[in-house]
Amino acid sequence: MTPNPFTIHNLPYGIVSTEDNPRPYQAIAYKEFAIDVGTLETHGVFDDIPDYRSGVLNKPSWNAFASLPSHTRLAFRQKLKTYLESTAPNLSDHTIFTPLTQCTMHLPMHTSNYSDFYCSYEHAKNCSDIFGFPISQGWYHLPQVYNGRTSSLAVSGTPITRPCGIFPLEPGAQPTFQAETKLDFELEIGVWIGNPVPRGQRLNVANAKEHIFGLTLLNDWSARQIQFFEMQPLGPFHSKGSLTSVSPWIVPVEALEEVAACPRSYEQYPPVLPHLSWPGAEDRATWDVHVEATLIRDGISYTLSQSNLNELHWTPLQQVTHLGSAGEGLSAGDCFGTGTISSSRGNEKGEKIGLSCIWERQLENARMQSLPDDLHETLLKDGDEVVMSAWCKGQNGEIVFGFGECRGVVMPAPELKEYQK
Ligand SMILES: O=C(O)/C=C/C(=O)CC(=O)CC(=O)O
Ligand SMILES: [Ca+2]
Ligand SMILES: [Mg+2]
Repeated sequence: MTPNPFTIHNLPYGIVSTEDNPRPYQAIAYKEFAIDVGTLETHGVFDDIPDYRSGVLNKPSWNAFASLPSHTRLAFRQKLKTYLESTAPNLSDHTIFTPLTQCTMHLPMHTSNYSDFYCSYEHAKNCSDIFGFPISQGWYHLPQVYNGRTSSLAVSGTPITRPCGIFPLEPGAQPTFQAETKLDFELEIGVWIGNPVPRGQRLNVANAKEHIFGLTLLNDWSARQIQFFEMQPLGPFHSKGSLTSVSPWIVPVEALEEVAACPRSYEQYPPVLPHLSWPGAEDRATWDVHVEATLIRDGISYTLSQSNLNELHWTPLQQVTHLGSAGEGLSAGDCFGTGTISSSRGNEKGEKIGLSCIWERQLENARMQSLPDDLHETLLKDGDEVVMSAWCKGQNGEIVFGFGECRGVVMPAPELKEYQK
């Protein structure tokens, strides 16, 4: 049985509504329940928190709360833990605790800016090999990133309608406007900004953590035919713009302290510039988050990928530092994807289980026997569902908490005849 991801060690932030309470409100997941924290506030549970502002728990998003200083958010979390652990609250009090099965989930924050990184060495190397180019020089000096479409963000469960765009069916053929024939997923983590950075100021990697509110799963649905026809030289646009799915519960950055970890198994080379260099030992420079993607096709589950956030070449803390380093500022609710979390790991048969999109599996020795034979040719078919999950484990491999799920089903492209006339 899958363990419950929402243990006392997690307490993630979400926005829910129910049939009885259709106005979206702020909730925290605990065991099988969503806790209405706005109501808890009226019971005095969060009284006497330094630098707290009342009203931040009465909104349809977590932005105002996320903007509070990190010590205030930590004190809030401690008060909530004390309430749940010491006062043995009545979980059948439905004014506070609603079964998660009765909740409709919404995007947890209002987002002004969405960007997506390209920071897995394995992914960059495989994409470069497919196109026969070396990884660019810049990739080794900075975490490469493009600005995506904020409007693509959608909460887990939102179906993806197969995107349409302009591309040739075969190399050299006449490009036409048509439904994507190579739809892919990308397994990523979403990073959500809390405490803002004003325009003109910049971060150092050593204090970047204070500006992160928390993490979710993120699926950067990718239309590969559209992408590789449109991408040079300005970057991806429609290929990534139709949908970016995120899991509904933001795992607090404070919860991740338990799984602070060393990044990758090698040192970054050439040496990174001072503002991106983690001071001292790297043992708390990233987080140990096991990530996984599953394909459900015709009722059968296939493991697509297993990887870990700590295997990225550039860490989320280096990414957030780079994101604001030109002095453009960061706002509460801004979100970025870490980039596809591909890794070089093998499964017990030596197959590349760490590849976190299907596109990379066209390379020699990159297929897995356990996946459908034609997957690397067809990529995702209509009706396929991609389910992502993430888990944080303790020293003995026991699960401490999880991220929940990020799901999406592929729906057929719309009828295009009228548009193509
Ligand atoms: O340059 C390529 O061949 C591929 C780039 C991407 O797919 C962009 C992207 O989303 C990067 C990532 O997720 O790591
Ligand atoms: Ca991506
Ligand atoms: Mg309320």
